[in-house]
Parts: sequence; structure tokens; C-alpha cells
Amino acid sequence: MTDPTSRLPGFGALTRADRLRLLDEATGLALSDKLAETGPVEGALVERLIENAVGVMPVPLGVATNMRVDGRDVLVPMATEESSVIAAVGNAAKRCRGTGGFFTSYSGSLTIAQIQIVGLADPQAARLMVLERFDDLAALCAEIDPMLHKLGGGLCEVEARVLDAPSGPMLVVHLVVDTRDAMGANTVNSMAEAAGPRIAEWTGGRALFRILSNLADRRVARARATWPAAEIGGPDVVEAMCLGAEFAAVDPYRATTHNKGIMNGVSAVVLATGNDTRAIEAGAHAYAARSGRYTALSRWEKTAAGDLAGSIELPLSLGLVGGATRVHPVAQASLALLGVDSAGALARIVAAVGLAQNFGALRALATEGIQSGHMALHAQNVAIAAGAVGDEIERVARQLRDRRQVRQDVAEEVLAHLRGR
Ligand SMILES: CC(C)(COP(=O)([O-])OP(=O)([O-])OC[C@H]1O[C@@H](n2cnc3c(N)ncnc32)[C@H](O)[C@@H]1OP(=O)([O-])[O-])[C@@H](O)C(=O)NCCC(=O)NCCSC(=O)C[C@@](C)(O)CC(=O)[O-]
Ligand SMILES: NC(=O)C1=CN([C@@H]2O[C@H](COP(=O)(O)OP(=O)(O)OC[C@H]3O[C@@H](n4cnc5c(N)ncnc54)[C@H](O)[C@@H]3O)[C@@H](O)[C@H]2O)C=CC1
Repeated sequence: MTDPTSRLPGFGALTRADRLRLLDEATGLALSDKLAETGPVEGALVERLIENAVGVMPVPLGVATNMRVDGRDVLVPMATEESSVIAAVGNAAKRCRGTGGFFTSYSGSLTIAQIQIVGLADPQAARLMVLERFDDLAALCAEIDPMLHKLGGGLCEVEARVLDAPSGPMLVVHLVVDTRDAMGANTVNSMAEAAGPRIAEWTGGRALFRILSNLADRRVARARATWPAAEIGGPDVVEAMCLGAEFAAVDPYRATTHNKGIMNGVSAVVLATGNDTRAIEAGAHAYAARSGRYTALSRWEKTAAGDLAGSIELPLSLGLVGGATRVHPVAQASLALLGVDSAGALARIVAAVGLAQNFGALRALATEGIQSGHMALHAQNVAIAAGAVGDEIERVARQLRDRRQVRQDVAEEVLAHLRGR
């Protein structure tokens, strides 16, 4: 097949059906048949959420069991394509129920918008001029979002820093805004766009970039839990998990994987609730590097009694309103299942899920290795990839698990054997 042209003027103005027809014709791939296999699509919503929509990419939605957060049992919706992620959370949560589950806290929903001011002759004086104008800026922000103001949110603090850039000093102003139960990106972007020209006027500079910061270090959630040594295989496992966690604390190569495991849990709940996974991922990794050296987001210690104490702190800009959270039916169902009434309550549960996920991976790594549990649950996917259908899938998967060889070549061989070839 020759590559079809990607120049498709007016693609966005077509109906979804016409877009698909055009793609089918241009590529010869019968995409519309493949997309039809994913079930009915609520076309109107998909069209409203994004541009150039042709379908949906369904990601499985599961529910993690056993979670107890701040004394409340919570069923946690998780959207992920990866096997063993949800099982690991249920497993970790089950093993710390006896000590009360997870205990959490939240800093508050403070969202930072940045305003870059350039072309200043006297940036240090300009910095103070901005700080003198807190009341004017607060009034301006309240005018931009009267609803948020009515809900008790709005500008809380103004920060200003002079940064040395290659072109010379530039002033960077932070509007620190309480965005309550919204993630707040659109909210603070509107505020920053309105405030930029005013700050330029007061200082004699020029306002350039005006956009929120995803390094949401004024919006952090924390969770901790204690796992009795007896629940996780004894003192040797506690020791091994602590040593494995130290590896992540001192080595960025390991810390990245360690944090990926945490984000397996975090991103799955973020996606299930219609929140912005990219914002959360960017914020978490930047936070992990805030000392100048990338490190683990969680800490693991042995308690005086010899049990295992885990703790985590990460930025979580999540909303119950705004973005897709209010318009996507799955997001609404997920939020209803969680039973949360504030962005903070959601963030606290998400932090606990991140810690649970991390526990699951560390325990597996400290004992039998990751492949045994993870690949056992992944066996069905490998069987499907090898061509198994219907009841062949579980029959092939079972053999892969029994042989401890969850590999596609083995799956193909088992399938051929099953089919008498
Ligand atoms: C896989 C398990 C959970 C088995 O763990 P297990 O101890 O053999 O499980 P079990 O059969 O004794 O069951 C105990 C509980 O686990 C849950 N559970 C157990 N199996 C299931 C299942 N099939 N479906 C649903 N839930 C399951 C379930 O909650 C169950 O209790 P129940 O509530 O039923 O009374 C364990 O080996 C584990 O946690 N492994 C780690 C899995 C993991 O981390 N996966 C992520 C993918 S790997 C990765 O991407 C990140 C990584 C690893 O690189 C990060 C890093 O390096 O740090
Ligand atoms: N860098 C980034 O992360 C960026 C992200 N985005 C996107 O922005 C969207 C989120 O922006 P938002 O400002 O949260 O959405 P939004 O603008 O849709 O909704 C927030 C508004 O809802 C109103 N509101 C009603 N009830 C509220 C309550 N209880 N608490 C707070 N506000 C309430 C307020 O007027 C508030 O301004 C996401 O879709 C995200 O993907 C947009 C630009 C940049």
C-alpha cells in the first residue's frame, strides 16, 4: 500500500461516518469494521470532546477491591490496559486492612499560573511592584471567575521571581489560585491572560507566556499505610522491600521504573474519572526531580515492631468538575462509585492507590520476581495475540502458566497442538 496523503482539508468539518468512509477509501484498511467491533459509540459526546473524531479507543475499566482509606471502605474504578495492575492494588489493600488501611492528607487545591514578563530595565523593582498589587490582582481574578469566587476560591497568593535567562533577566509571576473542586487549568489560564497585560502596564515590561504550571507542588496528596510483617512473608521480605526501595531512592534508572509502577495505579484512576493523565504524569515526575535529582515518590521503612511502613507524596491536580469529568458518563459513574465530594477526597484516594500499587510491585520484586504474578495474568493476552479464540484462550493460557513460559512462540505452538496441527 502506498502511504495515503495526510493532507485532508476540511476533515474536521465532516461527520464522523464520513471521516471513517474517507479513511477507509484512502487507506484500504476497513477501519470502520474494526472500530465497530468496539461496540456502540456515543457519537455526539466523542465529537464534542475532541476534534477529527472517528471512534473511541476503549480501555478496560475495572474495580479494585479491599481499599480502606481514612476509615472508609472504597471501591476504586481503574481504567488500564495492563494486566495485574488492579489485582496488585486489591492484594496490597487486603494485606493492610488489619492496620486500618491507608491514612491520607491533602494540601488544598492551590493551582499555579505563570506569567512571564520580559523587556524590564529594573526587574527587581518590578518584582516588588507586582507584589504590591495583590488586592488589584485578587479583584481581577474574582471578576474573571465569579463562580469560583462565590465558592470560596480565587487568588490566595502572588509570588514573583527574577530568573537569569540567556537573553537577560526575566520576571516570572505566579498567581496561586484556590481552584476548589476543579483541576483549574482553564480557570487559571483565563486569570493569567487577563493579569498579564495589567502587570506589563504596572512594570513597563511585556507579558509573554501566560499559562498554568503542571509542577503542582502547592497541591499535593499524601498517603501512608503499615503492613504487618506476617502479612507479607516475614522480616526477610520487609528487609528486602526496604532495600529495594533504597535502590530507587539513590538511582534514577531504578526510580523511573519504581515511579512507573506507582503511576500504574494513579493514572488508571485519573483516566477512569475523566481527569487529565498527562498533567498528572508530568507533575509527578517533575516533583520526583524537585531536589535536582530524580528519585522515588514513595518511602519504605521498617517500623520499631518490624513491620513495613510505606508513605507517598505527589502532586495531584484533579477535578470533580471541569474538563471531561462532568460530561463523560464513565467519569461520572466512576466518581459516583468512589463516593467523593471534593477534589481533595479524590486526590487522597488516588495517592493511596499509588502507594498500594507500589507495594504490590515491591513485594513481587522482593520475593518471586515480577514475572510470575504479572505474566500469569498476562497469559490470556498472549494467547489472543497468538490467534486463540473462544475457549482456546483459557486453554492456551493455562498451559503457558503451567509451563511458566508466557511467550507468544510457545502460545503459537500450544495452539497449533490444540488444533491438531
Ligand atoms: C498478581 C498478584 C496480585 C498475585 O498475588 P497473590 O499474593 O498470589 O494473590 P492471591 O491469589 O493470594 O490473592 C490475594 C489478593 O490479591 C488480589 N488478586 C490476586 N489475583 C487476582 C486476580 N486474578 N484478580 C483480581 N484480584 C486478584 C485479590 O484482592 C486477592 O484477595 P481477595 O480480595 O480475592 O480475597 C501479585 O503477584 C502482585 O501484586 N504482583 C505485582 C503486579 C504488578 O505490580 N503489576 C504491575 C505490572 S509490572 C509494572 O509495570 C511495574 C513494575 C513492576 O515494573 C514497577 C516496579 O518495578 O517497581
Ligand atoms: N497544562 C495543562 O494541564 C492544561 C490543561 N487543560 C485542560 O483544562 C481542563 C481543566 O480545566 P478546569 O479549569 O478545571 O475546567 P473548566 O474551566 O471546565 O471548569 C472549571 C470551572 O468550573 C466552575 N466550577 C463549578 N463548580 C466548581 C467547584 N465546585 N469548584 C471549582 N470550580 C467550579 C468554576 O467557574 C471553574 O472556573 C482539563 O480538561 C485539562 O485537560 C487546559 C490547558 C492546559
